[in-house]
Amino acid sequence: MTSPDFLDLPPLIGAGGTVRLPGSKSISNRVLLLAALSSGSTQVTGLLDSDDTRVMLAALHALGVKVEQQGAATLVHGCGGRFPAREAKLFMGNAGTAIRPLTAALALLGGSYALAGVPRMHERPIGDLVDALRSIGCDIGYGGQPGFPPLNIGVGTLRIDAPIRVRGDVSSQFLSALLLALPLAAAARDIVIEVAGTLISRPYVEMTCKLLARFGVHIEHQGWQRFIIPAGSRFVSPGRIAVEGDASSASYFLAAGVLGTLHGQGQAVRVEGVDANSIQGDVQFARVLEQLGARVEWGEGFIATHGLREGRQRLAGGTIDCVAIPDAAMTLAITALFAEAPTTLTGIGSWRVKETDRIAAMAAELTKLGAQVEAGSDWLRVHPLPAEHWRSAAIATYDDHRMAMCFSLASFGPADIRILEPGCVSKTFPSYFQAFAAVARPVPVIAIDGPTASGKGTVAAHLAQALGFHYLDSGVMYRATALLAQRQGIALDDEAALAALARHLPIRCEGGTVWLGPENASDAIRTEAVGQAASTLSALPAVRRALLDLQRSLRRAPGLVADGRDMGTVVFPDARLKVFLTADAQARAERRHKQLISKGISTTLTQVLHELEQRDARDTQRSVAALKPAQDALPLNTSALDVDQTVHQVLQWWRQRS
Ligand SMILES: O=C(O)C1=C[C@@H](OP(=O)(O)O)[C@@H](O)[C@H](O)C1
Ligand SMILES: C=C(OP(=O)(O)O)C(=O)O
Repeated sequence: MTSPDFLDLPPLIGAGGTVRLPGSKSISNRVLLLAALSSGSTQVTGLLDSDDTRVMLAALHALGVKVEQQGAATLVHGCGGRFPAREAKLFMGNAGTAIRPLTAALALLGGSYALAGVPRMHERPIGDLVDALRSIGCDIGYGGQPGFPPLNIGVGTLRIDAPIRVRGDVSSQFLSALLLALPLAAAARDIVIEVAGTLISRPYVEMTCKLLARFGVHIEHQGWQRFIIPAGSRFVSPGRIAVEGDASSASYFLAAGVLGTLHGQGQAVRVEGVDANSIQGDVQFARVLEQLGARVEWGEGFIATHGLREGRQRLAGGTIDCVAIPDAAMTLAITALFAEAPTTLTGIGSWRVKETDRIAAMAAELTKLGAQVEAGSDWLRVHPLPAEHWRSAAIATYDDHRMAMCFSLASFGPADIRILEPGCVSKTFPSYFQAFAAVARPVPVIAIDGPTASGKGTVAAHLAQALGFHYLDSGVMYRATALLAQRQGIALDDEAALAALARHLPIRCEGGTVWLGPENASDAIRTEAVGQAASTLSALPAVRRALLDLQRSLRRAPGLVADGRDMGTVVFPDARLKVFLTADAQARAERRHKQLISKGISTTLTQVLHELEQRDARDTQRSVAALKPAQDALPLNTSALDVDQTVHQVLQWWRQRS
């Protein structure tokens, strides 16, 4: 399946609803490996299906482990501590939770194994784990840069007569890998592991110990520096095991339940599949939100956020030690944009060696949005971003699922957010953007389309005023382009030059006034000649594309009423209400005639009717964005209605939808 190059997110005004979380990546890959190494079969429910678990499953398959799908459950037939295949080439993608424990297990068992991954995997350190394994006689060679994958594993001669030392300050996965694999060598003796340096990401090691216990291996540890795998340890299947929902994936939705209320419109967002009893450290993210002022509900099997506590307008800022929540911490870098004071994340040195250099990536992309960011080797400070400083941006994701997921939350700000290469979420949450869309409440749009002189402009302006919404008269943009083209002598068939002009249109609409740079161009754009030219150039695809971003950029809280010809079909296909206004040609000609006369422009009704019919024909027959109602538009014939009656009808429809 190919994924799109980018995804444009509509600006959001709120969020609300329930998300059933996909399974935890960290638990899924640990359970798969433990079940494979156990004696007996294990029925796993709630397993995550994503790139990282597929990599683990494919590796186990290559190693001769039988895995079957039984309805929603996965049945892993354990091979009793020995993989049937003694040689294999394994592709590890960019899954730290696959390559690290498999390296340890395969090196201890011995064989002829090659482990490689995507290019970024070959930049992620593994030297501390390899050193620890070599110190007990494992045979591991580097296929490229020393200290990094790819790796070649042979048959070593194990000597485990002293504590095994491993560094804990680069990645906790090295220690977890040893804990997950060394029971294979603990039949006859206790094995002691000592951690050198401070252990980061400690909850992941606790998770490792808890899951080992489910598979019959009870690790003893004094503090978090010394671990003992008791002699006689061996993996025994628990028979059945359920994988919790992913607590890191939960962080985006819990944040949405807070940010969604900033416009006064959001509701609770509830994530199902984790709760206070979770074995994942990232549930602490919800505690951090609580500390920062969020209202968090902890239930059985779910956590929900309900905006901010009484009396709070924004999240608090401050310094947050993130050493225990390295993954969910990324979400805090985005919520920080909406906080009342700067937020400093500390203890995030490990970000440098994850899917990308996350400190550099986060700083670069936040800066694109207009944010002020400071960064150090293991910390990041994000300053609140005032509404007027937000800039629309195309966010690069660096093949990092969490960059894509975190930055989706920026769509609660007043800018247009484009997520580049959104498919990278498949590492841990392939359906992320569908799940996000299901709880996101986009800034509402009412699209009013219709032929010339159908009254749509007047009706749309009245509606915007009645609802306190912004108003987009898209026709004005084509007219402004036509006026500038006329003045600059650009021919009406010079599509490229006209599109370039449209792309950088210096237009600003304030109330009924249209500014072109410093000039009040409200009258100049309303002449018949400009109208005719606008109609001609609006048939040019490149011009329409150039104006699309400009039109979409006007979608801002609390809402937008947009009038034009393709508002409901092309510009805002997700508009909450679409109305297609029509009126008989005769009625429209009479209205237009009256308008022109009142402006002192002399013309005849016959002349106006003739021009109007010509314009209708051009608009309905052109090949690009031809005038036609959106499939879900409500038609409204206004021949016999005045403005008030028309507005009344549309407001009635709107209330039914809100
Ligand atoms: O053990 C695990 O499952 C993980 C440990 C953490 O890595 P580090 O220990 O490298 O911080 C975390 O970032 C990663 O997503 C999963
Ligand atoms: C760091 C991560 O992944 P990995 O398991 O590959 O280390 C992550 O998912 O944020």
